[in-house]
Amino acid sequence: MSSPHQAPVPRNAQDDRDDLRDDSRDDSRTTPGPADSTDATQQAGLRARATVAGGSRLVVKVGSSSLTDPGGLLAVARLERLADALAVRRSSGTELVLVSSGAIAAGLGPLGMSSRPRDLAAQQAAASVGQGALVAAYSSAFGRHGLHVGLVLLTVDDLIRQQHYVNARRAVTRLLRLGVMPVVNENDAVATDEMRFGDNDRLAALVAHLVRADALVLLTDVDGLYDGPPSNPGSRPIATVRSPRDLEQVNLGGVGSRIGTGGMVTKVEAGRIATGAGITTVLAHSADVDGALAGQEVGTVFLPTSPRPASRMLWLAHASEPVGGLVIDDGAVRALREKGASLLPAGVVGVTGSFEQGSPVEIRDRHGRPVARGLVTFGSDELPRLLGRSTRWLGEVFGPDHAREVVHRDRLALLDYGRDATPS
Ligand SMILES: Nc1ncnc2c1ncn2[C@@H]1O[C@H](COP(=O)(O)OP(=O)(O)O)[C@@H](O)[C@H]1O
Ligand SMILES: N[C@@H](CCC(=O)OP(=O)(O)O)C(=O)O
Repeated sequence: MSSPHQAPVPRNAQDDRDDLRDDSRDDSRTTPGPADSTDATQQAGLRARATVAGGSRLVVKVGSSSLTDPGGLLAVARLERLADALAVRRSSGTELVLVSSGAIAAGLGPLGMSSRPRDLAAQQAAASVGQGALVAAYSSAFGRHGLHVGLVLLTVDDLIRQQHYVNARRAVTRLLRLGVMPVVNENDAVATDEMRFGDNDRLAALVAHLVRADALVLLTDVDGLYDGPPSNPGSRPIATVRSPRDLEQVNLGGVGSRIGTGGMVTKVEAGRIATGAGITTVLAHSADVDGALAGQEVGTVFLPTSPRPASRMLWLAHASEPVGGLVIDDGAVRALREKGASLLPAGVVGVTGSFEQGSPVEIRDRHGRPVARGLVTFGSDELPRLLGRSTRWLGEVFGPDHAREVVHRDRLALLDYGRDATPS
């Protein structure tokens, strides 16, 4: 176990555990980062880590960079070490869900691709080939411990449509009850540029919410969050993140590994989503999986920031990239915020961007302040002629199909609007 407030030096995914204790490391990195300065913070961090150690249901996410080598083949030894650690924890009675990236990366080698392709169809093909290799490797690695693997490939739709959401939760929880190790990934072979998570960090946070996990563990190729790019010798490790405010001075601009997606930005976002849903999150190097699961002071712990919200629309508030926007009047702001109403065409005064029916949009007031996000019922081509109209009028003129809300309340997540933003 590392000593309090002392996070190990960054290393890449090729390193083995002994490198962690390399005496030649830069001492400046052992200086605690900005959010670590008090005993109270450390104690809070330890308490949060205890929920990982004692949790009865955990979600563990591992990134592509930890599972594949630069040649685009699976790093089987590393994958087996991960499976060993999870199987040991599973044998103590903890239910584990593994969210594993690596499908696209693992497909590169077999398809003779030298780097991650940019075009969607090539990514889909790589994922299709790589996902098979990935699940075969997991089946064999967990099979050594007598565990079966159940593959669950999710699309964005599975986490936003109510029936799909309930279905996904039922599938994963039944696997857990049957003693199977669920391995979750995005269904990259059919994901589109518009509707995909892309990185698996936010997906993992939403899966943690889906299965009501006690904690989320994000495993990657760097040993925690730093206050600047880890390649910069002056960057200091951050052992504990108490709230998003602790991250205001943190430079997340560094790109991720060549093979992964999203870098630290999406991991921090995942931490924000999960902790906002009451779920402790630990970010650690994949080689530190044992320590992270045991609640040791490895990597960075993100403390829960609020009690768990029930909304399945959590993803909309945090994880979607709105493709367009709606401007609404003050009456509509009040209806959404105070009455939990759906957004009707009568309250919409403007449309921005170009989007299709079912797309995520940002809903703003007349002053440009974000009010909510939602999945829109009409495309941007159709909306302008509907604005300001009553649903009854729309039904009479355009037919019953148009007598609908622009965003149904079941497909809407309110944002933090702020006290000073109440419309007059
Ligand atoms: N402030 C920071 N602290 C830690 N890592 C950072 C930071 N900024 C950028 N990074 C980079 O994020 C990378 C991890 O992201 P990524 O490559 O997407 O991993 P994965 O494949 O595990 O999801 C690290 O290799 C690191 O270089
Ligand atoms: N679903 C994708 C994840 C893409 C990805 O690179 O994610 P990550 O390594 O977690 O940043 C895959 O399996 O390739």
